[in-house]
Amino acid sequence: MTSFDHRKYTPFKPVAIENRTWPDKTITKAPIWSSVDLRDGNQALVEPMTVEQKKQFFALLVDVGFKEIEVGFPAASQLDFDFVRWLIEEDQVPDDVYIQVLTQARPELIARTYESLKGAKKAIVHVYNSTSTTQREQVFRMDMEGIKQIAVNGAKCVKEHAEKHPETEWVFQYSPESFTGTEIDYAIEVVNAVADVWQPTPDNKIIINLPATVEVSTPNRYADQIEYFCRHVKNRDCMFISLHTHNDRGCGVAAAELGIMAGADRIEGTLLGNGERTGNMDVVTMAMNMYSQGIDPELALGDMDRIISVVQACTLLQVHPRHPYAGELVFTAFSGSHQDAIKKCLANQTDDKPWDVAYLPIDPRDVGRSYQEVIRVNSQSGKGGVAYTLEQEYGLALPRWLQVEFSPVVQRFAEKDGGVVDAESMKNLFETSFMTGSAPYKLGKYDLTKDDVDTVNAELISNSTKVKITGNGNGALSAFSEALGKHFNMRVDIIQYQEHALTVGSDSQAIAYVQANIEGDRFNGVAIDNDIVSASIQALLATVNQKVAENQNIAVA
Ligand SMILES: CC(=O)SCCNC(=O)CCNC(=O)[C@H](O)C(C)(C)COP(=O)(O)OP(=O)(O)OC[C@H]1O[C@@H](n2cnc3c(N)ncnc32)[C@H](O)[C@@H]1OP(=O)(O)O
Ligand SMILES: CC(C)C(=O)C(=O)O
Repeated sequence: MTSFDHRKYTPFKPVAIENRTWPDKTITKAPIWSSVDLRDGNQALVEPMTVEQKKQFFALLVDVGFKEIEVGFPAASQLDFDFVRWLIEEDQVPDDVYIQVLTQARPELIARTYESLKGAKKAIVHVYNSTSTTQREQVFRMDMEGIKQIAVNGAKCVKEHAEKHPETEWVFQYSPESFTGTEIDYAIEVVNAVADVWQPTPDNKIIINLPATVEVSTPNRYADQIEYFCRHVKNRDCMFISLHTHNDRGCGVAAAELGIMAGADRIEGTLLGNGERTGNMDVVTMAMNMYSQGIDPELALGDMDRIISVVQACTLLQVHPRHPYAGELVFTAFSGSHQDAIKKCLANQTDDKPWDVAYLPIDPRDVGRSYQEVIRVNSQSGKGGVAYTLEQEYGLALPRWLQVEFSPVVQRFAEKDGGVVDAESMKNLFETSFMTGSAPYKLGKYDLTKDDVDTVNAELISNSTKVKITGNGNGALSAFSEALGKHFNMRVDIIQYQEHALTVGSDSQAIAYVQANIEGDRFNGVAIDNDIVSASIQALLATVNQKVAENQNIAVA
């Protein structure tokens, strides 16, 4: 029997707030970022990171530009303790970076935490205890006063230890853990009591971190909690208000964004969102969201492939192919109308213009991706994608009329093959379909006489047999078309013609595209040659070869 029954759940009780201001705000600058990859991210892993992995991850976080990095829970494990010692003893922490460590509000754990931090230049000591109704009643079995005392005693203990080590620049951080499940006025009361112990000033602020330890509401309700908190907490100007959201409802980033609009200064999260359960707030997504709005996120996320590679190597978790900004497929269009729009917009986009490309919120090159991977062709694709690929990879700028002819050929192939048609397969298809100028007949020697009319005399070679053909016309192509028509006794009318120099592969070759109506049927021929006239007449011969092969029921090549 299924127990799927919504009646067992209680809706979230929103904070009563009037005249909220956050809905009219916009984010205009980067918050203070704190990475919790090495702590919250790490504690959620099947296999927690080794010291080596932590070292590699820390180097990445520094390079990305985090100035506050929670490096572990040193009182909880020897590995975390040793890692903190290594950072300090081996002088691995840049002068402008604060290492941050987490501890429960328990004296013995706080003492051990300070032991790990001996000799640190700058450190944030982050102490927490849960204040939520559920945890008070069921985990701690304490009343509100008892829980507040845990926080106050923890704060005192943190302060006393710090005073014994004035050589370190200390910053204190307190989290009323499970803030979103805590009565808001009580959360404020606890934070006020902690702040009374720490006595912050506007020049010596503390960090108050308001975690959505579990995401329990829509992000607007979280923003209401943050705005209410900022309005009612004492000495707001003496604190950095920090947010630490999780993604249980899939809105971790949205909650953090609205929370910033509601007055917060600082954001804790992880690169690509690893963390407890459904993960921590994803810093890459939030920072790139800002970037795409023209705001400097103050994090260097341009080498996305390095970020992905380090995160995957250290967490042993794969990045989803559709992960915002980072996934393998997020800049790739398969569907025909998307490809068509992207191709047209990219053709208009120049470096001096604001980015304005349909379906691509940012320029893939900004995160180290190339345009080559933007368009990938499968059975959902149209002519735009096919044309884009051939042009990017081989310099073939197919005229529109040929794109229309070639696209169904690729589509039939994709349907049969069932997957992505790579550039090489596409080129092979293109060659077998249109570059048919060598069989059954191949162009031998030819000469062209220019007079009132142009005259062509040419040899056609088939199975080492040579035939001579001759024709007149207004230009080489029309003379050759008459010659072919007379020889094969068929009417050959040129409908379309285009040529261009090849820019990929060779700087001296030209390509000609011809469409001809032969006895009422349309054929397309393409040829490449060093000489444009030769390319043109071979392209025309390619169309005739297709007709001849059709008549003889043989394959062209
Ligand atoms: C939301 C978060 O992510 S918070 C961070 C969570 N991360 C971790 O817990 C990872 C590292 N933690 C650990 O390895 C262990 O919890 C340790 C080593 C720190 C402590 O282990 P233990 O001493 O066995 O205690 P444990 O964590 O199970 O906590 C249980 C006791 O601590 C109390 N406690 C829990 N959290 C806190 C806290 N923040 N402040 C004060 N006391 C606390 C509990 O009420 C409980 O008390 P009881 O023994 O009287 O019932
Ligand atoms: C310790 C706190 C900040 C935490 O990790 C959480 O609430 O998720």
